[in-house]
Amino acid sequence: MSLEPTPHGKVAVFTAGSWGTAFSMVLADAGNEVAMWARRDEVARAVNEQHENPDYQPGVELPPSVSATTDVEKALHGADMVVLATPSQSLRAGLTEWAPFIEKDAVIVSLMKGVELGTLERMSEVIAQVTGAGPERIAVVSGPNLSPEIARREPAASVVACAEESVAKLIQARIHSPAFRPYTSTDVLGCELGGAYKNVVALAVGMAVGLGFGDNTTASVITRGLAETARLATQLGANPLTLMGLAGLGDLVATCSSPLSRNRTFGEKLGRGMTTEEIYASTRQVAEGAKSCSSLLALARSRGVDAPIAEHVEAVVAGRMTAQQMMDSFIARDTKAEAD
Ligand SMILES: NC(=O)c1ccc[n+]([C@@H]2O[C@H](COP(=O)([O-])OP(=O)(O)OC[C@H]3O[C@@H](n4cnc5c(N)ncnc54)[C@H](O)[C@@H]3O)[C@@H](O)[C@H]2O)c1
Ligand SMILES: O=P(O)(O)OC[C@H](O)CO
Repeated sequence: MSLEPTPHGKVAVFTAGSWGTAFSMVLADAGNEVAMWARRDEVARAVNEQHENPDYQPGVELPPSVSATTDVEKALHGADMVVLATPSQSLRAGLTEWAPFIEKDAVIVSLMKGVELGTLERMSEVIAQVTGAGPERIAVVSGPNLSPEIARREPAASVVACAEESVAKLIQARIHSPAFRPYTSTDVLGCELGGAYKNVVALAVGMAVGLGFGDNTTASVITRGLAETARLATQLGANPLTLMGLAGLGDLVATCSSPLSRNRTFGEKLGRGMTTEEIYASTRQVAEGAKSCSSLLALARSRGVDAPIAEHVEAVVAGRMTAQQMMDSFIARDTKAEAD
């Protein structure tokens, strides 16, 4: 099976979380038949019987072409596109169970924005290892796409990146809906790094907000965050222009500015003095940066790249530093040229 050029094929979405559910709506609006895989039976039942996912997108009516199942084989049967939206640290274990049922030649699309702890691998790398798929079958969709806004069908753009441009174009055609405008790219690494790093920067911005600081502070952190992201990503081989685009600057601005962002909210709670453990206990949704700050910092260190924001955010999340100490330390660092 290879990817159909027309949006009439079946897409399997793993799993039925906030983004998986909102992206299923995009896929359905673009003309696809969508089967979401849910871990819990009550979620699948609510999707099929009430056309709603009350746990992750409450109050949102799902299109009739979106269904859900807890049966992996059923979700994947006949799907020429498989979309993955789990917490990044859970992908390897989940995909290992799902991979045997993925149709031969199906394209695998990552929506995830994290880097695996320990291996320091990006999600596309984990997908390649677990499924054996080549780069022409692995793509990434990343951009300023806060799921509650997408679920309300507010206009938004994004990037679909695949090493094989013709495949990126096929996916673009399959996900272009009346409210969702995808651009293509072949820079998978740049899109993934932009998506993962903005979460770490959003944690720092959230901390500044939680401490009561205003727009000068947040703009300063956002801008230096972009410089830090670009420094690491280009060192790893990304196109610097990718970081100036939707999957870089675009997502950074959306995530750092929006109270809807789980990462910014997590940072805000740290800034107000909550501990990481207290914050984890207060929400069931994933804030990828709280884990990826460690893997991105390790990645930067392994390449000799200066990453002060990741370094400080990691220390606050680990409880070795307060948010106020982080801000003080940012200002006190050795002065240097902006371009360095
Ligand atoms: N929500 C957004 O606005 C948004 C937008 C773009 C990208 N993303 C990215 O998408 C990914 C998923 O985020 P989300 O917002 O959907 O998270 P979420 O917390 O809302 O949902 C996570 C989903 O994964 C499932 N899950 C949790 N642990 C699992 C495990 N061990 N094995 C299998 N499934 C598991 C949950 O049941 C749930 O369905 C993240 O990498 C996130 O950065 C999210
Ligand atoms: O809610 P967040 O912080 O995970 O951000 C969601 C998306 O990645 C925004 O593009």
